[in-house]
Amino acid sequence: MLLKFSNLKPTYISEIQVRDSEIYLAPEITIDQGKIYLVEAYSGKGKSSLLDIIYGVHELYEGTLEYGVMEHSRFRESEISYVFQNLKLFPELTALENVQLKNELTDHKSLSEIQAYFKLLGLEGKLNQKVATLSLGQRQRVAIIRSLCMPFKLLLLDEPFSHLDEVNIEIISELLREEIERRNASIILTSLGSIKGLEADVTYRL
Ligand SMILES: Nc1ncnc2c1ncn2[C@@H]1O[C@H](COP(=O)(O)OP(=O)(O)OP(=O)(O)O)[C@@H](O)[C@H]1O
Repeated sequence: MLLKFSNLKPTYISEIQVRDSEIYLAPEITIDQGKIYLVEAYSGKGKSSLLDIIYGVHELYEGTLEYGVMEHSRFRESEISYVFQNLKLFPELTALENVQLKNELTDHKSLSEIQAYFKLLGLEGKLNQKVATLSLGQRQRVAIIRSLCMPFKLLLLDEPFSHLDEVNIEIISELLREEIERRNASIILTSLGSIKGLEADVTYRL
């Protein structure tokens, strides 16, 4: 078990708003290793809030969270990688520099491994281009590559495919599957609806 939560809900969302949720206020949800979890919900239902709570960036929630055998702050710092909905890339840096900033902290991937990710995701000509001049779908792919260039046991992806086509989604989905199998990790991914091209192990309506 990587993560378990019980009776979880952001304090600023009412019980009535989550009465049909399969996650919020559920007696127990367990996140196991080696699986892809898809969390579907309409806009404003609390997807980003859920990932933020799990990541530990805000305390405005009720219920309990248990992080496997590891204490929360250490787990978050060393074991959670997070692709935020707004990506949090540095626009004035190149795509490669954005990835390397994170990668250099952990010395996780070699330059040739990073180049291979760019090639696989159709970005081989974009390594040295400033992020400010990339399309949104290209930025999403850079942020996904960056998230893979650090060690993790849990990868949080907040609407990561909102500007990607089915072919790219299939390629990334296969890559994510390989990554979690190799790392014995898990993924929690949010979306406004079902995603063509992605194979999730478990799907929840938020
Ligand atoms: N810190 C906060 N304080 C008060 N209300 C908040 C806070 N953060 C989010 N909310 C509210 O909680 C609700 C859920 O927000 P959240 O960003 O989690 O939704 P979401 O499902 O990710 O939405 P979207 O799909 O549009 O990105 C919204 O009504 C939002 O205004």
